Amino acid sequence: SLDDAHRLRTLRIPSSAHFKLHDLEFDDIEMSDEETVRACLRMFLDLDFVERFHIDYGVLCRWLLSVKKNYRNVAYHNWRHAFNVAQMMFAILTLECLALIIGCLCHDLDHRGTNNSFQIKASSPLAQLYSTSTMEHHHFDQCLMILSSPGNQILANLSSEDYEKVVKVLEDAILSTDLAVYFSSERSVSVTGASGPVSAMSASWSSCGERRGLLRAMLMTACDLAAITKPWPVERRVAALVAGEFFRQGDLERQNLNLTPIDIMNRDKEDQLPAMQVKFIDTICVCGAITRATAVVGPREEQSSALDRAE
Ligand SMILES: CCCCn1ccc(=O)c2c(N)nc(-c3ccccc3)cc21
Ligand SMILES: [Zn+2]
Repeated sequence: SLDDAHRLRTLRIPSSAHFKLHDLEFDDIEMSDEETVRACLRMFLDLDFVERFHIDYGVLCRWLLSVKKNYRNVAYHNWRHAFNVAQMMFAILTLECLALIIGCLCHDLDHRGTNNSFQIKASSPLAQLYSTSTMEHHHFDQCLMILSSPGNQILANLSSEDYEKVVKVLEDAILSTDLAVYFSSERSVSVTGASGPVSAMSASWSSCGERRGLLRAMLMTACDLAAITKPWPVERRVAALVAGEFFRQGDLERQNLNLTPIDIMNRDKEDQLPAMQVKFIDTICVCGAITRATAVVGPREEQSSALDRAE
């Protein structure tokens, strides 16, 4: 009712710590209905939704009360269930967003301007350490090194459980920026357990974590390649920077390894850069996105050749 919304609007909203909203073992049993609504307001405020989306606070109060009112008093599918789902999403998103932003900032740490296949061809020290996703494993190592360096421990006050979750998401996120991983069929959502086909229900449950991992990987790749989607002046500038780095690697392959570089790294083929751009967009950005979005893995040979071009 109007007075409920008005009353709610004037109430002080305790912190998310007060409501334990970041707790994955959250229990609402001790909370009154009004407190659950105030906890929802806290989630909206902490996620900065009110400011960012210019949500009228009074309207938000009334909307929350209307949503609560439109749940029936049934045993399970009631307001409390909806509130618990929202709290779990809040707890997961805030922790995973922290990990994904840290992951983006750290995902190419100490890059040498040469890709994984160069490390292998040059038998670099990093290739001795990591035979697959060589650079991405190094970026993850560097990320952990900085996070654990004195004076840099931004995660020092996380619970050990939350710290472990963030590190696991960080590892997934950074390793998934290897385009070879992006196209590998191993990342597709598999519904066949180790012991053969599993029931649809447990399959969907078992792939839930896989689906979240796949979504994180897709988000990382989309952000990593995002320059290709930007206005022409930006995309053109980035293409030139990428090509410059590719051509330098090609020079190193010729001079140090006595190898003929692939076309995208061969500065003798610089005139083909526009065509290479089109091919990169069509094969990696469009085809890859469609393939991943449907979680259907196209024929490996098509992807690996596309991947070679991208590498
Ligand atoms: C290291 C991987 C970089 C991937 N990448 C990310 C964002 C981009 O915008 C672009 C781009 N515009 N062009 C290329 C490209 C350049 C020469 C030949 C083939 C592709 C790559 C690229
Ligand atoms: Zn990158």
